[in-house]
Amino acid sequence: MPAVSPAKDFLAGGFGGMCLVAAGHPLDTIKVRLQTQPTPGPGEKLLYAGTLDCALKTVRNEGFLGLYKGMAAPLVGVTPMFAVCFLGFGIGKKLQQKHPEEKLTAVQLFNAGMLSGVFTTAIMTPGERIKCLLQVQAAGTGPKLYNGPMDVVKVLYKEGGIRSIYKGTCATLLRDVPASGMYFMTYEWLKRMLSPVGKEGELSPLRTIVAGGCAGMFNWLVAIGPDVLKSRLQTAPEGTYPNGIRSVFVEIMRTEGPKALFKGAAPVMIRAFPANAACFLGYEMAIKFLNYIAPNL
Ligand SMILES: CC(=O)O[C@H](CC(=O)[O-])C[N+](C)(C)C
Repeated sequence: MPAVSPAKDFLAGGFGGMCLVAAGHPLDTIKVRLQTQPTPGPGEKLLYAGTLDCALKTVRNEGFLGLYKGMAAPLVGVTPMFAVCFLGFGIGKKLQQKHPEEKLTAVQLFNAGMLSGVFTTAIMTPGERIKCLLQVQAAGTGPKLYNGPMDVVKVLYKEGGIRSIYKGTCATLLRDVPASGMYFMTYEWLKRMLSPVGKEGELSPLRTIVAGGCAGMFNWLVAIGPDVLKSRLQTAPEGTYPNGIRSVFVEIMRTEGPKALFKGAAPVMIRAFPANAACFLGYEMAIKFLNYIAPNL
């Protein structure tokens, strides 16, 4: 196992995050719109019949760039978030190693990933709140309340201070702590499995794409249920859910049943592979570049 460098993990992780946003945002827009579309009244039809219908309606009504609405916030938020995410994973690995070259078990990699999930929540929660509110607003199912990411921050701050900006923190932890464990454990495990014999950790770009894409899909297998709860909570008007995520869960079970916890699963899974393949490919390329220009960093 190559020695961990926190500075390189931070920088390369940020670059990986930028690659992930560029590759995955259109499907993220579709996911949030499907997850938060209004429940139809008796005799009414759903606004979006599914992933393809949502994509076609968005392109027809808003143009191709409609799929990229709300991308400024994730780009500004995701870059530092992934920097912290890879840094947290690196620190989590370092904390469990007795010497820098020690190979970690799958459980230890999972633990390091969970620590990374805790680290990222401070950036992830407001980033997701802003992004989801803008994505839902762009769907045109309600009044126009915000003029962009900064305006969302201003309005939320006026409405309820930092507490409102950080609405959904528990839901984000519930989603990202186990999901990040799964994410990094899958990637590192596949990296070992796919490496040529005697050259552990040295992956070709194609194998990095496979390992990164699968890590993204396993991440979302764990994250999809809590993600629905989080999106509902973060986009609901103030006071809708007095007990936070618990109230959302009870309401969903009562009105829609457990199937609703998988809403938006198709676009999530379709996005997960390319977005995370791009992320890990960007990360590995950036690490190689940093090792070349600053071997002692
Ligand atoms: C929920 C989420 O952001 O997942 C990340 C991967 C993705 O598809 O965006 C991974 N991680 C939680 C580790 C940041």
